[in-house]
Amino acid sequence: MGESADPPFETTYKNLFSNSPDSTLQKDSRQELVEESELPLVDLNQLNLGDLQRQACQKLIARASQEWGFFQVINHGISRDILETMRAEQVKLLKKPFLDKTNYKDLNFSAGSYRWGTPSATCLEQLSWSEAFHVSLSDVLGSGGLNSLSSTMGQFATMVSELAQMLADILAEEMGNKTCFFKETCLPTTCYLLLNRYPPCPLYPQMSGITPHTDSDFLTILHQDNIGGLQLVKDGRWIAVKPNPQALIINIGDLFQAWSNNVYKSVEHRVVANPRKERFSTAFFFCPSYDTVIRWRGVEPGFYTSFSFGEYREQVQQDVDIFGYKIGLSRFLA
Ligand SMILES: O=C(O)CCC(=O)C(=O)O
Ligand SMILES: [Fe+2]
Repeated sequence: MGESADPPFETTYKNLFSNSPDSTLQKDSRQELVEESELPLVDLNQLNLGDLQRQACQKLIARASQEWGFFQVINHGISRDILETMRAEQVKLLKKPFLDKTNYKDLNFSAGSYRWGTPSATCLEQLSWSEAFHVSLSDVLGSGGLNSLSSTMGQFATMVSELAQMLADILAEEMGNKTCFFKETCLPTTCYLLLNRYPPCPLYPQMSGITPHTDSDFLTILHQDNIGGLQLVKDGRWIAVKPNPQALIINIGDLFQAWSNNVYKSVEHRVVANPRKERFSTAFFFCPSYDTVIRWRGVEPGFYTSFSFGEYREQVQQDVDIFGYKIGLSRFLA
């Protein structure tokens, strides 16, 4: 028993479970049938085939980022080998007994990199039935590959950050803004990697694996397994993302929405816990240094005041501590 990998959700949050009338979670919109849909699919090989194909591909990326805030890419240049090695290392880490994870010190991860559940939750709707290592890539890349986990994370993150850089440049160019901004502000060492595990949740069929949120970065690159459970809001309704084992999922974060003055959308998404199967996903957050100022530079009035990434992170954390949830970009409306 003590050797279980799963965090003690039910004992730790027993007050939430006993205070919650059975009906609370049932009323949630997830009770409505959530339709499964495929994300817009972008074949990045098109970028190498000549001007016309390249332009069409760039337009597809920009349109999906405006209309969905999400798309998936194939022929993305991240080898199957590195994706599989990263996944194997992540599974090995997250399958360790719970207590080993809370005391994990093999790497020079900062304190608090292992997180599970939702410490601030005051009701079941705010509880995320998942655990993760949240790793600053400056810790990983600075350590010079202490062991196979950290060297794999370093390789994975270096490749994925190149992809993120390329996509960010394309999105900027499609707004008529060819820029070095992302090259100068988003370095591999300012980005983050999140290694997620979603244990099965057999007793509460409506439980969130991750509660609805937007990402606090420029863009996120997600590698998920084939279990499914990721959902996003499209035209005011939740839709479920159909897993595609060849593809990586890209989503726009809050910083890109502000930087583009609402052209690209940071869309709410969540993960629904699976009653029987555990799920793994790896998320790469493309972030600038904390002192980077996010500001709309166009001629039209901006929707948001300018703010630094550091200020944004602090505001998000403060709101989570006080209200139990993130308020996000609307905190910085002009
Ligand atoms: O696991 C997933 O599919 C999504 C994870 C996510 O949204 C996040 O880590 O921000
Ligand atoms: Fe997310």
